[in-house]
Amino acid sequence: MAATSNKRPLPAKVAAMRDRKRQKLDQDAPSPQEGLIAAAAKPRKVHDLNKLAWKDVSLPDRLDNYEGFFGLEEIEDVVVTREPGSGKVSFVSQHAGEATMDDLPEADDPASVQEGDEEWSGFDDDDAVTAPLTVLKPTALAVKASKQAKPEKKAKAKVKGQTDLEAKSKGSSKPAAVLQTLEATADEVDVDMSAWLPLKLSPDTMAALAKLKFATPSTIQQSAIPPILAGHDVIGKASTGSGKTLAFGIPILEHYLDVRQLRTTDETKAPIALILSPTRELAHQLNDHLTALCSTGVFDAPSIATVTGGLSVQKQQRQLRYADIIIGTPGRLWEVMSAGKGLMNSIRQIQFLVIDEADRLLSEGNFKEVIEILTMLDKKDTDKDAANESEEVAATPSAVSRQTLVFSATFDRGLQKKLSGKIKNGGALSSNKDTMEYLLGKLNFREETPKFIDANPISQMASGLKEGLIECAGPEKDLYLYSLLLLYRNARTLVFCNSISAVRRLNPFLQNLDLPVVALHSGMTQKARLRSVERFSQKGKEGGKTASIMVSTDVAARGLDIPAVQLVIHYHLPRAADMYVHRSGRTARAGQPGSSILICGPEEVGGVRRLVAKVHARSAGTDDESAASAKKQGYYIRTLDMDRRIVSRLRPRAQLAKKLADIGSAKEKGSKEDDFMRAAAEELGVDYDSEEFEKEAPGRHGRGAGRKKKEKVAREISKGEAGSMRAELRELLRQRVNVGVSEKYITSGSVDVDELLKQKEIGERKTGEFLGNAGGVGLEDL
Ligand SMILES: Nc1ncnc2c1ncn2[C@@H]1O[C@H](COP(=O)(O)OP(=O)(O)OP(=O)(O)O)[C@@H](O)[C@H]1O
Repeated sequence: MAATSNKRPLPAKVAAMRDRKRQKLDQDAPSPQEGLIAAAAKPRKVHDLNKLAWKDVSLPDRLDNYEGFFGLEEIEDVVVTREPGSGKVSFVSQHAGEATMDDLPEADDPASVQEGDEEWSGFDDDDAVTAPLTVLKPTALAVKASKQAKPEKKAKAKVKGQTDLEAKSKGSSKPAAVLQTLEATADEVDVDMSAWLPLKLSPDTMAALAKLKFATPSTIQQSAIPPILAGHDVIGKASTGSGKTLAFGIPILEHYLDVRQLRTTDETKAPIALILSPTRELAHQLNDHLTALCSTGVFDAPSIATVTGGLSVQKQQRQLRYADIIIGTPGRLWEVMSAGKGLMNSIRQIQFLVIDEADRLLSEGNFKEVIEILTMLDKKDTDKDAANESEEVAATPSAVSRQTLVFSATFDRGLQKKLSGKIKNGGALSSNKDTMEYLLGKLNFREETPKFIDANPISQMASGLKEGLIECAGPEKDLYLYSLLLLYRNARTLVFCNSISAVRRLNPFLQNLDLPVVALHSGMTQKARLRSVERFSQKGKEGGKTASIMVSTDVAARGLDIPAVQLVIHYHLPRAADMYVHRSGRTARAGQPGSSILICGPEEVGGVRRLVAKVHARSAGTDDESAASAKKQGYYIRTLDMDRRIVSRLRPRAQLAKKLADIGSAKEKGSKEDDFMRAAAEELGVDYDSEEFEKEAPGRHGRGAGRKKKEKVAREISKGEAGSMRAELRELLRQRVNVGVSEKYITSGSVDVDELLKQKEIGERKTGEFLGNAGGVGLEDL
């Protein structure tokens, strides 16, 4: 590929400035004759700065007006020296003895330079400067280091397989480039990259992967990257945490690296890829993953714009204009695209459309916006403005040149079969499955039959995952949750609930019990959501508060890659088998071990067993025969027996903590309702008395009356009473929980319960005995 510079032509004013700068450097130069004598006497050339073969340097096009920076030029094999004492600066070629008249100053040209005679006030260092120098000035003057002067780079470690790489890497017509890139990488990493060689990736991508220490491609990466690089549409299925993001991220990067030099004008600067994500958190995480791959310093990173709700529309529109890769949630993306004039035409030119977590993205609340985005992508370029564009969505799609990549850990089996026939179903959408089929028809694949890659036909559950369930009375779920969290207090744990209100209730309950917990649900502000994820992933500011427990709705079930989550607890049962897969998939990622425990009421156990068996049977075989045999064998999730004596000793704490949490939320709710009523009364010009209103309000015996009554009682508890409850709870948290057999105790204070339970005094038990056979879910070493 021919390399072209993306440098803008210098405005006349700036070019003149540059010349003046060079003239300044040339002031006090000797006469041409003196110059000729000097050139002949010494084997080094004397240069007229303006006559040197300055080369343009590419600048990232995304800078607004280059932020006052008009361009760079560079020159090689010229060293700047400064004489000690006199401080005189010289520009000296490293090539000796080739002086020609061209190298000499012209008689009438003031812009001339003579070796050793230039004083440059810019230097204030007394030592002679013979080291390479790069000058980056707004006046477009740059002197690049000569290769000879570069300090020798000594590889401390070796990227193994680099010799092979030199020979085999894609497009490595310049083996030296491969070695150079890898040598640079070798300074920092010691990774055998040979497992990646069959994928024939570019040296830059290989070096970036080496820096991330990703020595081996995952199964989905191994099987999906080659067909994507070959230009096929791909539908990829692989278990949770198996590296799907880079399965599409690496081919996008490869494309970017191929075309980046050609992306010089606004037309060629259209984004390369659009990645749709169902949740904000996942969108930001996709950004983090791709940024990690692209910002290893091996090459100029592409610009990635993430467009999600909760952040400024204007800012996101600005980012979109310069983005090489766009990641977004459908709702906000559609909003930003429709408002930004010209954005749609630019986004239509994408080379890759990625639908991540496809079954969720295509079948839940995002439906309308996804359809609008897809229809917009298929429309022919238009100069019409945004308002007109949104009216055009019903038009016939044009043929597409982009590749469509669809990824998820779960796909409906029937759908998988039909996909090979590329169904187009425009009929009534009676279920999620129908909706998904319809949308897959809408995706307008480039090829008649997209490649379907199933990287985990044997199991959609991660291989390192252990599963179990705990049975308890419905109203005791809080107590059992607390007991589990206390037992595994060293484990990073994600607790899933089915509703926002449950998250809102459990969060203060666990906080009251001194557990390090954060909440996550879609009712929180975007800032608070990001802060929770940061605190839970321990990525917050240095020294900032971290939390090892996150209580969340299913907003965290999909795609979130939080490092080292060891335990997933289903406080509420997942509503569907797929959700069980995705929730449980937040642990045991990238080949790590992890555990998933369901807390069930007695009436839920049967349903749970069926649900889990269904997941395992479904994943056990791609063909009907193996699925049937898996069903026959059956999968029986084990029940973990907790030591109920210990659990019951934790009950008083849990009860108090719950009461305090209820009081807090009732008061908060009450004051919100009160504010609302007061405002409404004010608007109507009537007096508002909350007690009178309560008495007269109808429906006090209807639905929710019991809850309302409880809330009222909780609201009426005085500050003093709540204070003494807190004191009592504090005291309980300090106390030992006598297990009867020994004097050991459980506490949520400074004593490490796990350590205690590991000790033999507790009836000669080992870790996990607290939970009966809970040791079997793989948390023994925590
Ligand atoms: N080749 C690799 N070697 C080692 N780690 C990898 C490799 N590829 C990806 N990873 C890491 O594995 C983790 C899981 O990857 P990713 O989030 O892409 O999984 P996923 O398949 O998309 O999961 P989910 O279905 O839950 O969205 C990430 O932390 C990622 O950095």
